[in-house]
Amino acid sequence: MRLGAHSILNVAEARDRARSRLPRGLFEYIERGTEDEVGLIEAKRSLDSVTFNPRVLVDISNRDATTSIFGTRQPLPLVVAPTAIAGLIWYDGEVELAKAAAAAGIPFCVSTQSITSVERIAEESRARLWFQLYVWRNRDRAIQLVKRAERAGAEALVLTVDTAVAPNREYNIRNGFGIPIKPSLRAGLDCVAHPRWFVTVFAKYLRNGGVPTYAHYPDEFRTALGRVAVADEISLAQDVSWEDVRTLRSAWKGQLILKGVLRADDAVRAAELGVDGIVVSNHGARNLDGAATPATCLPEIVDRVGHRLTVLADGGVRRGSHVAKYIGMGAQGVLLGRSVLYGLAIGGAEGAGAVLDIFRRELLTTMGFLGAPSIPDIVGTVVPARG
Ligand SMILES: Cc1cc2nc3c(=O)[nH]c(=O)nc-3n(C[C@H](O)[C@H](O)[C@H](O)COP(=O)(O)O)c2cc1C
Ligand SMILES: CCCCCCC(=O)C(=O)O
Repeated sequence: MRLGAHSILNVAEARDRARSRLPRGLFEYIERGTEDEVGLIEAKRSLDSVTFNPRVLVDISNRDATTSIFGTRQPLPLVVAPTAIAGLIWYDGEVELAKAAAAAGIPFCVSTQSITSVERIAEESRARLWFQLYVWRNRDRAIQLVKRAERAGAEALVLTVDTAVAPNREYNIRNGFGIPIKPSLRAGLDCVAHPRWFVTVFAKYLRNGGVPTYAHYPDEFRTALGRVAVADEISLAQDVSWEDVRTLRSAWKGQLILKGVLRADDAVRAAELGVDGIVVSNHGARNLDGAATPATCLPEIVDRVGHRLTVLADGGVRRGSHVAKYIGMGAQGVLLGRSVLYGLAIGGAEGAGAVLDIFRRELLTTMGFLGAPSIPDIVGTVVPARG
């Protein structure tokens, strides 16, 4: 696919173009890990150490990456992961991501920290939506948010369980970008130094009523300038527990998914409480530096709960072959975080769509080499990491 003057061959090229286009602080917010960033190195190493053991002499002339996730057929085993403040990467970024997901026939997961509301994304994209929840200290308000997502038509509620405390992202302190968003001189200069982004994203928001902030926070916490004033009630709760999972299970009729599970015993407990699925994830190595990687934890988890739960995975996926590795280790679907954000940064829905198309092509190529004409055939062709 052509975007501007250059074609994008792979996700790495999309990343390089995103880096030159975005303010440095915003790019680092997307790209980096925490503390010593051991987790980022480990994410790559562990996925690279998973290998393939292909079948030969299989007719692969009709390869099909269609799969079912929670009983719904979709053309690819992919989901666009929840990512905070994607609307700062491209004008109306969350709507653009949802449109790209809709065009590819895969779900888009809206983040609690989105700057566009789940209602508007639903209205403007017609995508299949999932909603990611960070539980606020005030549980009544958290449930009100869940009800909003339900009314907007979200199919699945994704409770993120791996962010009990604020991650130590030191680079965000230095570069002035972070969560919650706080204006600073350094961030301002960084923005102005990237005129293409400044004109097409920031100035466009200013012309159209101001830079939006978190869309899901209740109106009474907004200042006169529309910013969200950080208040205790809507801070992320540090006491989220299995009791919250029980409450959400009764409040939410759709699919309930826990995102950020790395232990088989937690996965078993989730299944016992009636949860429908889990995402085996270490949050893209953005939270606990040194956390185990999804590629090393997935096989045991699938072994223990694969017959009771839909097991999804994410982290470090930059190639179609990475998707095949997670699928081969038993995941039923794979979430894409940074990869689609690179596409978004360089071309909105078209750029994110180009990245999804790269995944489709690379996955079909990998399936061809594996002797796997369909998604279930991938299982059994992958040799898991040794730890
Ligand atoms: C910029 C950015 C923002 C994110 N925001 C959220 C979020 O709001 N909620 C959440 O559960 N995960 C969030 N994540 C984590 C992703 O959902 C996903 O787990 C992770 O990005 C997967 O790793 P990958 O980026 O290597 O694909 C975010 C990730 C990125 C890169
Ligand atoms: C207090 C931590 C908030 C993080 C919210 C966004 C997110 O999940 C991310 O990875 O960034």
